[in-house]
Amino acid sequence: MWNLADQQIESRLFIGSAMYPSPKIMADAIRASRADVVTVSLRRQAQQASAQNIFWETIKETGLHVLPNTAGCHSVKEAVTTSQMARELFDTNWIKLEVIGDEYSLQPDPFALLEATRELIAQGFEVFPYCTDDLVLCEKLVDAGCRILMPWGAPIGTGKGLINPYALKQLRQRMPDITLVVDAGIGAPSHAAQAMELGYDAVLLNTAIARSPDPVTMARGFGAAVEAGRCAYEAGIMPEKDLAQPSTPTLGTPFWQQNG
Ligand SMILES: CC(=O)[C@@H](O)[C@H](O)COP(=O)(O)O
Repeated sequence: MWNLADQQIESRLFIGSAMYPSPKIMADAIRASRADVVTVSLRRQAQQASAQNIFWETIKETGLHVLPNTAGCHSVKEAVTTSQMARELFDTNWIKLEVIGDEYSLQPDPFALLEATRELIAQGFEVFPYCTDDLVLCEKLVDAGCRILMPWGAPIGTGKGLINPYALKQLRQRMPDITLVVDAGIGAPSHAAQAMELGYDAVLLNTAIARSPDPVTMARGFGAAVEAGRCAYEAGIMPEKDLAQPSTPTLGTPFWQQNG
C-alpha cells in the first residue's frame, strides 16, 4: 500500500477511460489492469445521452478512485470552471489539471497551468498538474502547494515512451518528497517499467491500452510491468559496469573432483 493524497492505495498504475471500443471492454480492461485510480474527462463527447449515462455508470461500478481531468481545456478560466463542475459531479477535490498550450504537440501551457493551479489550490482542490519535465516549472508548482506532479513522458497519444529520461531522473532526485507520476506518451509496458525503475511513484496512461487491438490483455501487461518496475526500484538495480565479470565463479575445485 502507498499513500496518494491521503488515500491508501495498492496499484501504481492510473488508467484512462477514453477511446475504448465499448464500455464493457473498458470495464474489463480497467479490472485486468488492477488500477486503483481511473481518470475521466468532463468534456468527453458522446453521440447520445444514453451512451454518456452508460459510461458514467460503468465508471461508478468499478469502485475505483475517480480522478477527474480537464482534458481539452486551453485557458485558466475553462480549466477552473471544469474543475469546479468535476468537484460537484464526482464529490472529490482531486483534479488532474490539463491546460493545453500548443495544439500540435498538446504541450501544457506552463504559465496558465501555474495560474490555474494557484487558483484551484486556494479553492481547496488537490491539484494533480499535467506538466512538462521542466525543473523550474515543477518547483513553482510545488511552491504553489502541489503535493503531486505529473510530468509527461512524451506528448499525449504518441506512445514514444520516456523521451527525456535525464530530465525525469533529475526531477526524481531533486524532489524526493513529492509524489511523481509519469503521465502521457507511454506506448509499451517496458516504458512504464522504465518510469518505475527511475523511482516514479506511478504512471498514468490511456491510449496504449484503449487503442490496443486487445485492450484487456494489454491492460494486464501494463499492470504487471508497473509492478515489475517498482520491485526492481525497491530491490535496487545493479550499477552498470564497463568490464565484463563472470557470473559463475571460476576458482576452486569442480564439484565432481571434491571428496565426500
Ligand atoms: C486520459 C488522459 O488523461 C490523457 O490526457 C493522458 O495524459 C494519457 O495520455 P496517453 O493517452 O498518451 O497515455
